[in-house]
Amino acid sequence: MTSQTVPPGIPSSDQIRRAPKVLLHDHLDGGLRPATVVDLARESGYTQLPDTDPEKLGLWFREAADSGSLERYLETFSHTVGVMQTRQALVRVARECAQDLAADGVVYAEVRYAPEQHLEGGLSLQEVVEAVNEGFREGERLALAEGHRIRIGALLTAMRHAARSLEIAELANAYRDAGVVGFDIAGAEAGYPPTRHLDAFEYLKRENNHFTIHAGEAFGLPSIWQALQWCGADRLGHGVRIIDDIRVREDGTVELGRLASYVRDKRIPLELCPSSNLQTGAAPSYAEHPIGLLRRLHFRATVNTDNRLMSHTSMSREFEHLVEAFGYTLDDMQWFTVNGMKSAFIPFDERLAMINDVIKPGYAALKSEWLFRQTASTSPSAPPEG
Ligand SMILES: O=c1[nH]cnc2c1ncn2[C@@H]1O[C@H](CO)[C@@H](O)[C@H]1O
Ligand SMILES: [Zn+2]
Repeated sequence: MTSQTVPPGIPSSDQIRRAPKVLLHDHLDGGLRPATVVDLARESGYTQLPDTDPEKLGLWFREAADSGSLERYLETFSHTVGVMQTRQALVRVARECAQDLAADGVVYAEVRYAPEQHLEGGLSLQEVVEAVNEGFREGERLALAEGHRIRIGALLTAMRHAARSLEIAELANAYRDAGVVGFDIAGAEAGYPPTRHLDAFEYLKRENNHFTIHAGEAFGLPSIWQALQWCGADRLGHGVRIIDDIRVREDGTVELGRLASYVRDKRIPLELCPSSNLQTGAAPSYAEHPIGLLRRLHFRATVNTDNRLMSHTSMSREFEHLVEAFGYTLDDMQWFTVNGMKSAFIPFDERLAMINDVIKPGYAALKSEWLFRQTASTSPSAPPEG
């Protein structure tokens, strides 16, 4: 009997890491290396850290964020924001962010942070943006020297409980051709509806600029509805609660409510962050995460990290969890990645070139690897009979 090699369905961890990935939802202040938090605290005299051993501190972030509530999860950011108050600290954190993402196979990322949270050391909003941009450019250059190509755009976030959103929107607009590609609002969702910031969103629309809104994470459909129909968001940060408007009947047929239909029909990108959702209680497990159904129903779903430090994750880890939970193949990974690139805030030509010249060739190379696999031994596996 002759044996035939079939292409492997499931990507290996190594292939997942090498696959080109696109990241649209990652917080700069949620992605520091634990050792960097310790260094920066020492340099700046910040004494509030719960531990000064990098390994223990990393674990502390993970466990403290694993609280089942968005509010408790967000409390952990006081320590990262606490050590990001100088120009040097911001440059370093942004540089390492670019290097870490690039080493993980991310080719395009939009990384967000709230400039208003980095003024305690006397920096101006403009100085904060320029420091972060400088760090991203340095990180891109260093990554290239290490053989990894990555491009990073910044998203400026306004905090939803504060009242500076118009000012931050203006800042995003002022730097739009200088490293900033869009705007966002973040922070606790319950009690702070996006409509509190209508003036900022209306301003950005008049400027033909782009924005995403954290909505449908801790709070359900009304928040998503407001973000889209009152505020005009281009994308939804999380948006995972759209599942509340989808009914799967016992016979397996699916019924979409008006809002879910709108989101799918208009191809509204969902910036899904599975690990983060497990920690804040927005989803019970990877296997039960709505991403499985949303992918099957062809929503414009994307995979994201949210906060790599608090969730002890990376793009590769997120995909590993999904591959394990749903049996995703390289084709599924490519689908999520192309969705991400289509939904990016950079110009159309650049998105298209990224898809056609970077992402698709990258996946094609990985998908063909099995063809060139060497067998372990050159001798026949069983002695010829007779
Ligand atoms: O998942 C999230 N939902 C809402 N807000 C968040 C999330 N992750 C981080 N932040 C908030 O965004 C700020 C700027 O980066 C962070 O300081 C944190 O307060
Ligand atoms: Zn987020």
